[in-house]
Amino acid sequence: MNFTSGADVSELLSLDHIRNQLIRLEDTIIFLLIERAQFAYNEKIYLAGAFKDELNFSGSWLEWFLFEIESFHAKARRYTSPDEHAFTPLEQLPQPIIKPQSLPSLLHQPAAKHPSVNVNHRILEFYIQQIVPGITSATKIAKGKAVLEDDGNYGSAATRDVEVLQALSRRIHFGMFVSESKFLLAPHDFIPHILDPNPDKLAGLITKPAVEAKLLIRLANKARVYGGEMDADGKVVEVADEEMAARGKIDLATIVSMYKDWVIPLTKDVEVDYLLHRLDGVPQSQIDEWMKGRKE
Ligand SMILES: C=C(O[C@@H]1C=C(C(=O)O)C=C[C@H]1O)C(=O)O
Repeated sequence: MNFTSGADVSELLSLDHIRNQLIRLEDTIIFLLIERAQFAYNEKIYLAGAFKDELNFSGSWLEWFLFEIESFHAKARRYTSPDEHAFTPLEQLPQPIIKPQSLPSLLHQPAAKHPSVNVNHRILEFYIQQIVPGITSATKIAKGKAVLEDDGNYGSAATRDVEVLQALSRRIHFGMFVSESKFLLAPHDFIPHILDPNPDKLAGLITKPAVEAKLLIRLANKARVYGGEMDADGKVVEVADEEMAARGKIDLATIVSMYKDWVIPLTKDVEVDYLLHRLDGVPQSQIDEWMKGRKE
């Protein structure tokens, strides 16, 4: 999110503004997945120790890429921005070489910084186990048996993986801004279920089925267009959905199920975990003030 666009806090925290950011991130994520789908599964890059002779690093090739890329980005103060969350533990990353920007304080810091709100470890797990095999032709038949496809493009594949993971992380952790926006609209609705922690009640308050349903339809349509083909005259070449994966484009079903089964549920987990800590450090007088605003 551009925090220095000149928009004021109320505009930056409006639900419409935040939802527009999430819609724009759909485009980013689809295009980055299309780029990753150009390379084979290359399972070796996800296995810890598979490059132990080449790397002075105990994790996988991808985790090494994350560490090196995030170390460079940390020097450029990337992780001082409230919508950026590193996969590498912050204490392992270098300090910024330039001072942090003075950004508007949009989130309740005790909630935003609570360890339970960072779900990057879960994002990495579902991406490797579910998404990469789904968008690449994970197996092929050679000499009569299924083998995991490996094209040796370990650097290109990991570079694309890091880009997708960073976009997914931004999108899912945007749940904090969504929660802050919804909380400030009706704090009295949320406070009883924070003081007497009730994650299910909080999940019920933040869940908007109509928004989710529209998203999944829009997402399939975008993936069909973005992953489609055009002839030299710019005329759309009709490709059946099931044909797209075979043509090395993108598997529509994987993209939609990624959002339905992973991105949306994880975003809502972030929303609930943020809310559970939204009153951490808040004076009782403020809580009483908010409760006065309760609809009688
Ligand atoms: C992000 C929101 O909160 C929830 C999560 C959504 C998502 O991850 O796309 C959509 C609607 C809500 O269930 C929202 O209300 O816009």
